[in-house]
Amino acid sequence: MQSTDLLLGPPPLDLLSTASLFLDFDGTLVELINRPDQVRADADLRNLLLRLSDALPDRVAIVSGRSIEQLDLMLGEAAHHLALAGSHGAEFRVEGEAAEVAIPLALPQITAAMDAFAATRPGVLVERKTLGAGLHYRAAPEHEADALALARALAREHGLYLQPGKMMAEVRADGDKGRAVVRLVQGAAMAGTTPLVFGDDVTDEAGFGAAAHLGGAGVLVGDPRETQATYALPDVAAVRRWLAQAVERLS
Ligand SMILES: O=P(O)(O)OC[C@H]1O[C@H](O[C@H]2O[C@H](CO)[C@@H](O)[C@H](O)[C@H]2O)[C@H](O)[C@@H](O)[C@@H]1O
Repeated sequence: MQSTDLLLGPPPLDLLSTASLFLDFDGTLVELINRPDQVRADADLRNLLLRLSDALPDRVAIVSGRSIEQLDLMLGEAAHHLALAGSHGAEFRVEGEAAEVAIPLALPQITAAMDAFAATRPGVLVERKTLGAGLHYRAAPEHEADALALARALAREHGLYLQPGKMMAEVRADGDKGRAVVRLVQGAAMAGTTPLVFGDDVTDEAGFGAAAHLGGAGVLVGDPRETQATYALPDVAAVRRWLAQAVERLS
């Protein structure tokens, strides 16, 4: 791991020419907001992703904690031009082919327990996902400790994963962004490329580590922290600027 006081710089623009690109979604391509259900990719972002997929055919992937169903809703048509690894690397859709997934049997019970918790705590939201459920407290941070305790207890009771996130905690099926990067980069379309992984959250660290192991690099988005990334960009706007400049060089 790099140390937090080692300030990382932006990736060189020419890295994109030999790269396969792995992009996290929330906090990397779109700003974080209080309501996860209201996030949508704006027209600029959709166009940028289409330009990237034209310049790097089958070499651009979204690797997200969101489910593929959510990514389809938020990205619209652009989602069908990209490889997708959803649910923190537990779900895949590549070249239009979706891999089968095993939905946790306890998901209805978990969601019901979270609903009951949120019902008495204004501002707390429950997010329904294909392979898990999330408790969000961005609008009611005073409930953080109780939300984390409930998510931890539910994960333990049902043999699932506790996934802490930014102002949320999720109970979910097994999945790992590092394994997702390895799996995608082994596909024919990405053969011979080096992975370049952009992300802001703790689950992106596995992707950064996998990228470095494969001769590529991670790009941490946001404030400095302990990280396996090699490069950093300060925010969503800087990521979009970097991608636009890098793809411009390819054309
Ligand atoms: O891997 P990602 O694509 O970054 O997804 C991680 C989680 O992102 C979402 O939560 C975050 O964004 C929300 C909307 O801006 C925000 O309200 C929340 O506080 C953030 O943690 C998403 O809702 C989760 O399902 C993803 O796992």
